[in-house]
Amino acid sequence: MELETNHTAPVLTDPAPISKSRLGIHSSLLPYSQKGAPFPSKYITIPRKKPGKLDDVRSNGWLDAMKSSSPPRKKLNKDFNVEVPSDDTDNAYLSWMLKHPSALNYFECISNFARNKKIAMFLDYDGTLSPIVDDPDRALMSDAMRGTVRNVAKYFPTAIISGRNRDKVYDLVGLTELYYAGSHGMDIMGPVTNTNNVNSTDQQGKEVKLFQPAKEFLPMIDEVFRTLVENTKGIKGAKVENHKFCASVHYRNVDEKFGLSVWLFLASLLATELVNIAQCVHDVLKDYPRLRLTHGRKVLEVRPVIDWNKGKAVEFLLESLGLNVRDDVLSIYIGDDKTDEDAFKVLKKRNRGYGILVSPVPKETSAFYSLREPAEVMEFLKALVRWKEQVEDK
Ligand SMILES: O=P(O)(O)OC[C@H]1O[C@H](O[C@H]2O[C@H](CO)[C@@H](O)[C@H](O)[C@H]2O)[C@H](O)[C@@H](O)[C@@H]1O
Repeated sequence: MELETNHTAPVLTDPAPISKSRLGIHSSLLPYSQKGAPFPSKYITIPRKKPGKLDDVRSNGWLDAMKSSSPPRKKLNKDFNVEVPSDDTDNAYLSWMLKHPSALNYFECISNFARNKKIAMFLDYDGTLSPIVDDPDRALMSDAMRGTVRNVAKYFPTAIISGRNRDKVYDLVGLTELYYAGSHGMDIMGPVTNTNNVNSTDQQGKEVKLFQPAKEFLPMIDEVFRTLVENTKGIKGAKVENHKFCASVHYRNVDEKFGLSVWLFLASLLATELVNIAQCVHDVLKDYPRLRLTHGRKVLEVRPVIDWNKGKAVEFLLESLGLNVRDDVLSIYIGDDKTDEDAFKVLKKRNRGYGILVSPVPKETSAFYSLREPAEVMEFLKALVRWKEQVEDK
């Protein structure tokens, strides 16, 4: 399955992972009790963190990470009013594709490998099934994409694993035949098996297994959400979302140029609104040592420190589906964001599947393959369905 390439490609790295030490957050937290947790403890480990003082946002790398957190817009060719990538960008992308080939170009390879195997499909939502847009509430999936995902689910167990609130992503996707994991995998509605018991029903009244490893953080996230809404009120373009087990602070529409905060005014500094938003999240996090920050595409995400992520959600779902112990399973995870890397790493480590990164620019990734944009994701999924139909016909 390994495809060896010796080329080194110019890579636009993602925002550097914000390590606890860079944030000034110490690596251990006050331990807290997992007493009465309704799930097997083997899934969860809780990192410890000592209480400590946070550094200023400008010196700890938050701003650099924020500025480079989403692929740059393509250059606009004014003569024709169309977006075109420059030659340099193209060359860099082509070299990067030697390391992370297009899943469309290598479709035959993938389908050959999948022959006589059971495929498990994992899909991220934003930037994978829907295009990235300025307003998160308008990130709609096209009907064509919905139809394609429905067809995929006819043949392969399929799960959506999103950073969003699970109910929200279910509303956006609207397909009952899938499994859904929201809040970066911290809210999973999965299948009932003989090893786990029904503890919930889905929107259609079907019996399901609900797994919420960060349940005890609910009131804390709610409180933080309300504080963030209040504190970012004065920042034009800022938007805060409550995803139940995490909260997101969007800055895609925040002016990166000039703005004066009182705090910075006092320090006699001219600041950008980005500084204000970073400072605001930073100040709130200071009071919650059991929460941590992660970066997404033009979004800061506040979430519990528990050792749980999209990768763990993949493992959990594979186990729930009874697919984790079988040698004839090929898992495919398609995603576009930093948070999807945890899932790519899991598949790479298990060596039983492919991560596919959706990106129009080179990025450091643990994914094996790449696709440029949601339109290519749809083509890939359609090809998979066509292939499966042909195989079944034979
Ligand atoms: O795990 P995902 O399903 O990819 O969710 C990650 C975040 O997606 C959304 O934000 C992103 O998409 C928005 C709409 O295109 C865009 O405006 C924003 O800049 C992106 O970060 C969602 O709103 C976030 O809360 C999710 O965490």
